[in-house]
Amino acid sequence: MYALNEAVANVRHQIESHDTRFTILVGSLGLLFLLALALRSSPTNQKQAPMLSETIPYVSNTLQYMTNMNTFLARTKKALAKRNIVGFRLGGRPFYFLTSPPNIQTFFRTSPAIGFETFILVAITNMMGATPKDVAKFAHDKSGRQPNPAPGTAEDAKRYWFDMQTMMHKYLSTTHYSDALARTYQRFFNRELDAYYDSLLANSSAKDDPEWTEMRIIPLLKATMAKAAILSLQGEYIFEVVPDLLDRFWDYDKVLSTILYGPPKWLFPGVYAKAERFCGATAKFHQAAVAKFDWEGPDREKDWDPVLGSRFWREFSRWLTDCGFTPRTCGGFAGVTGIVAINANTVPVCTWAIMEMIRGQELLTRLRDEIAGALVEEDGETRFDLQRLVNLPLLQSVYVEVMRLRVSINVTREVVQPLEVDGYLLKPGSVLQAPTEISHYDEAVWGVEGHPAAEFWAERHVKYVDGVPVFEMRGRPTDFFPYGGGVAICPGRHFAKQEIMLTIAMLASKFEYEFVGWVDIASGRPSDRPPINDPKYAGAAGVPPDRDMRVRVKRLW
Ligand code: HEM
Repeated sequence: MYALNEAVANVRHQIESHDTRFTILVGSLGLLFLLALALRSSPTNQKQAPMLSETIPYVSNTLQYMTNMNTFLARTKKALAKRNIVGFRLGGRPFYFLTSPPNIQTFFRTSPAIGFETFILVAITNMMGATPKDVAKFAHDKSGRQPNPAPGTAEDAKRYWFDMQTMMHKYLSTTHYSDALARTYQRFFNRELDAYYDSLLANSSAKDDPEWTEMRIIPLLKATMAKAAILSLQGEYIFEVVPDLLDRFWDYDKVLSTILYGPPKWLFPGVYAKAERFCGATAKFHQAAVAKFDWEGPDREKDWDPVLGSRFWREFSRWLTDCGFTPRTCGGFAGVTGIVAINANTVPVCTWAIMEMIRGQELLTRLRDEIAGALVEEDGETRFDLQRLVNLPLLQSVYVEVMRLRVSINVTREVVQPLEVDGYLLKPGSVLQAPTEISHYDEAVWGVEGHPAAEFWAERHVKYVDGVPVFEMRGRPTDFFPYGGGVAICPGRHFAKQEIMLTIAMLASKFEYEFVGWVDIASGRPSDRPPINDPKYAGAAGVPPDRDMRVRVKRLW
């Protein structure tokens, strides 16, 4: 009884303190109990996978999963120390967390027993706010993502999943187009950095040394990196149509993990208002840009144009329009498949990389030395040779370390036919999740004496052959999957890697830094400790630091 009273008091506290994910759960509790009863009354003689313990059956794990993923992951980490699969029920539905190379291989395998469309539908519905009629178009397409439509589906029916996948693969994942995106990003990022630094200098009150100014790392990257990435993917015109786009996006980013659950609108008007402020604006952009672009003109096949940006965005926008989706649905795609996909992970990951580099001045010096070999002067411009840059051993090692430690995504699949995993037969309707945070922090895989897996160590993936540094990732691909895997693997992964390396390289070589101190983000006051992963982002995306860094900075070129 005490436990129940405590739980009720906790519920009240969470609601009063506006913990949104907690409140979603409260709205679902009635349904949950009904489902729990139904599950209890359906006996099974199947060998059950081990289940995560819980204080209040069918309730506690669900509560914790939805309100405190950080603690939930810490508990499952312990359970998975002795086994490679652990189950729990969420809203009555069986969920399984998987780890170990064989299980991860099964998870990413192309198999008729495993699907992933359900979860993309959830994102299209809740995060993008697509209209129900448009969501139904995707939901009714059962033809799959393979070139041949799945057996039993009409040959001539519109293939939404396959078309989308083909377009993403062709215009994002192939070398020509990811290189083109990276080249454009480099140009815009350099321009945005110059503009940011110039405006800091112009507003600086410290005139004793006119070349030095002070700044914080998080706002720097949220402004310059995000703007350069959007300009590269979607062009310049979007900022004409929506001048305060960045502000709308970062405001929406804060509620992403809440809106993903589709909480009741009447309980969460603020969350939906932020989503509408963002996706409503991107809908306006989509309509205006598709109308403005000259579809018969010379820009149609260019790698970049000012109105619709990259070739990917041009083709994708045309496809969305040709599918007859409403402007609001198209705006949801422009916001989420475009701006969220391109920024929500890369910006926090780079924020960590830059902080590690500045706080370890020796690392900064070594990176600068290495990166110097990839700097070229061309037509009076300083730029990086991409091919050379992405092969630098220390830079690659830093990239893998920040991705390993700062990407926390529960990659998700659904069992659609009975599936054997780790000796257990899982029923259709079960949800499988591979949390990166468990595999990426596995001490047995990543740990080295003096450098535990949980610690950033720039050299973890560098080995020396006859004194020459060579990049060699310590873990296997089944231990490291920040981009997911298999047929649904992130189509933006090649560009993301180039973008992250370019950002680190540009900031390492372009400025001189002096560390000033850590900053408490909420109050803006000095903090007495360095950052840790912000627990609010666990399991959902790139995890930003929970403290900012203040530095003095001087431009070198
Ligand atoms: C550090 C950066 C990034 C990380 C960690 C990341 C991670 C992921 C993950 C885990 C998935 C799901 C894969 C699966 O289910 O197996 C995904 C999907 C996706 N990503 Fe990324 N991503 C990143 C950057 C990007 C960028 C830069 C773009 C665009 C240029 C992008 C576009 C997408 C798209 C469009 C999908 C959905 C694909 C589909 O529906 O099949 N991502 N990403």
